[in-house]
Amino acid sequence: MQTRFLGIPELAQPPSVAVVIDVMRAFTVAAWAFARGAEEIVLAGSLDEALALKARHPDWVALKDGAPAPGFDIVNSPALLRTYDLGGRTVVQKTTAGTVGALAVREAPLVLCAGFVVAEATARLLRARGCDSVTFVVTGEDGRADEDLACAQYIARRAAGAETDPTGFLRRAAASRAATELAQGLRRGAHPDDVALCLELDRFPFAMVATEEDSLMVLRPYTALSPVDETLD
Ligand SMILES: O=C(O)[C@H](CS(=O)(=O)O)OP(=O)(O)O
Ligand SMILES: [Mg+2]
Repeated sequence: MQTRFLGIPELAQPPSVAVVIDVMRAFTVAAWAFARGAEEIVLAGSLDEALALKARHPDWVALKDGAPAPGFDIVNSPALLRTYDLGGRTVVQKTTAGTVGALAVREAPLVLCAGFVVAEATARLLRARGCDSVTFVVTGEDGRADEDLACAQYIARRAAGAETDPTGFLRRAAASRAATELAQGLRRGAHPDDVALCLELDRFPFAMVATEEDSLMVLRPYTALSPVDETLD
């Protein structure tokens, strides 16, 4: 399997397979949203777009990173989401890095969004699809965020079928700038448990697949038995 690890500014042509990584915190939050019952997550291109979608669909749940803001229901914190009932709801999510990275590869035929919490399910899907070329989008810090790069490198090894000790990869993520700033309380819309939740390897059994639907980028959980199977074949 050929792998590339690119920051968002380095993306040129749409890759055939893109795995967009945001460990802290967008795609850890997305996975928790599905675990709390969300049906789908619409990835918004801007705060204004998120608010416009929410205005058109008042039953949707609007989520942004950073501080809470008028019009938004929740923030980008896995720990704060843990107790939120999202049963059957559509979430519209806008963050600084993760959602931007997914939208940057929206033309790719296969787009997965991932963090450590869905690492093995993501690798399993890449193996099942027999992907020979995969582009990992390292969303944080223009490709230099070590929590995202470590997660991408770990998933790449597992996707290639290599037995891999996750310890060193998780240690790098725990020492990253994002983890440090979250732990020091320097980031808004955060909870003290966020870092630990972002480092829970394989917490969830599903991968997350983003597809374009009616000009929106929509993220859904994927397991081997998901209905989305048919659209991926
Ligand atoms: O929410 C996050 O962790 C970050 C931005 S910040 O922490 O609010 O500055 O956004 P993400 O797109 O999830 O990396
Ligand atoms: Mg991030």
